[in-house]
Amino acid sequence: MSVRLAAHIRHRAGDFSLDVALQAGAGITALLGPSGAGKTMLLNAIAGLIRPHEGHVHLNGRALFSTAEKIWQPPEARQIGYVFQDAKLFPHLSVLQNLSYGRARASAVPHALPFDEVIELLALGALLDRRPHHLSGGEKQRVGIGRALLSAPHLLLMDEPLASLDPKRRGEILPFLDALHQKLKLPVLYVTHNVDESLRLADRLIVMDKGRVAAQGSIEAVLNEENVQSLLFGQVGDVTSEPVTFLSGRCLSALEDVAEIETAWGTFLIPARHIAKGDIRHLRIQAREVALATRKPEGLSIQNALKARIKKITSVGSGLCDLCLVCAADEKAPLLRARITRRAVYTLGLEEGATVWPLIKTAVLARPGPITQ
Ligand SMILES: Nc1ncnc2c1ncn2[C@@H]1O[C@H](COP(=O)(O)OP(=O)(O)OP(=O)(O)O)[C@@H](O)[C@H]1O
Repeated sequence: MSVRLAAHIRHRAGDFSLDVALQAGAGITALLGPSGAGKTMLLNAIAGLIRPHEGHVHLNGRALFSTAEKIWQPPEARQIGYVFQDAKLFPHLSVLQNLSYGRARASAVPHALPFDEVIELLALGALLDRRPHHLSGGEKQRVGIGRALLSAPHLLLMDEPLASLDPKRRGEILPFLDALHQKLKLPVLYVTHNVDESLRLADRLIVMDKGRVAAQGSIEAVLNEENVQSLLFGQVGDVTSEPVTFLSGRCLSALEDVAEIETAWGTFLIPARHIAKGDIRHLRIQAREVALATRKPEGLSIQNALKARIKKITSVGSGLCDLCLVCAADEKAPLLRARITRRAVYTLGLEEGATVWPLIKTAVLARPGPITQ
């Protein structure tokens, strides 16, 4: 990763303290974390909307803020685009005027995206004469994103841009974000509560908790960490929260409606359209969706059969057990989690160290949507 944004923010507000160091290159870095973790405060500090007590923000090598160097650039001098949860458009201005507002300030900047390109990218052409109160939530968000892009930013901050939208509208706007992802060579910090959204859009993840970074790195590395799963999905080892395995892989071949994805656990067949050879997919496998066989199965509709060794069996109550499985072909692959009944463990004579064949139905690997690189 070639670093574009390097920041260290130390800030206190009331009882809350933020102390976060991060780096980001071009592409989308998703910021995940429980409510109150400090995600918005971090974006506000990078944008210059709050003045941190200590730290620095360097963008493309330029200091925007540094307590050591006594530098403070105001928000309007930072060349940072900010997309808020609600688009915050000027209600008395048309879409065109709202878009032009961001552009006016940046018109002299050589790397500014051409107006027509932004209009096309976000399909805003038919909306230009309308006022914001005649736009749907998704359309408003597209205008908000367009306005941020037209300000010729070197960094795009997006604070839960889809959170105020219902699932249908969210589905409508995601392809636009996909297109942005492919087209722009900008670093984007993207705050979301939605893990599937980050699987679809992000290249890297930063998980925050109580004002600190709990984990950062690739999607597969971060989301398989137990402390991250506890933070995002609830306590691991408890019947009420179910472990998940995340596997990232590249598409080896795409037939009409199934694709082969090569992961550390081997090749998976997944149902997929709109996927091309070379695309990256992140598979999310819920523990209860994994069945186990003690012998290599034959004559099954399930096509994703793998070979594994049982590392650990934990009883989680309500007659259920969680099993941690090591990939037989690659010990460094993420652990695969399976949840089966205690009765099945007993009947099959499963114990730690034993070999099993996990079975995962192709149909459950349908989500989430495609991302392309
Ligand atoms: N001006 C302030 N004075 C005191 N506390 C503040 C102030 N601003 C934010 N906080 C506190 O700082 C913490 C972090 O807030 P922040 O909005 O950054 O969290 P978040 O991770 O974005 O949460 P959410 O996901 O709910 O939007 C919260 O506990 C919040 O109450």
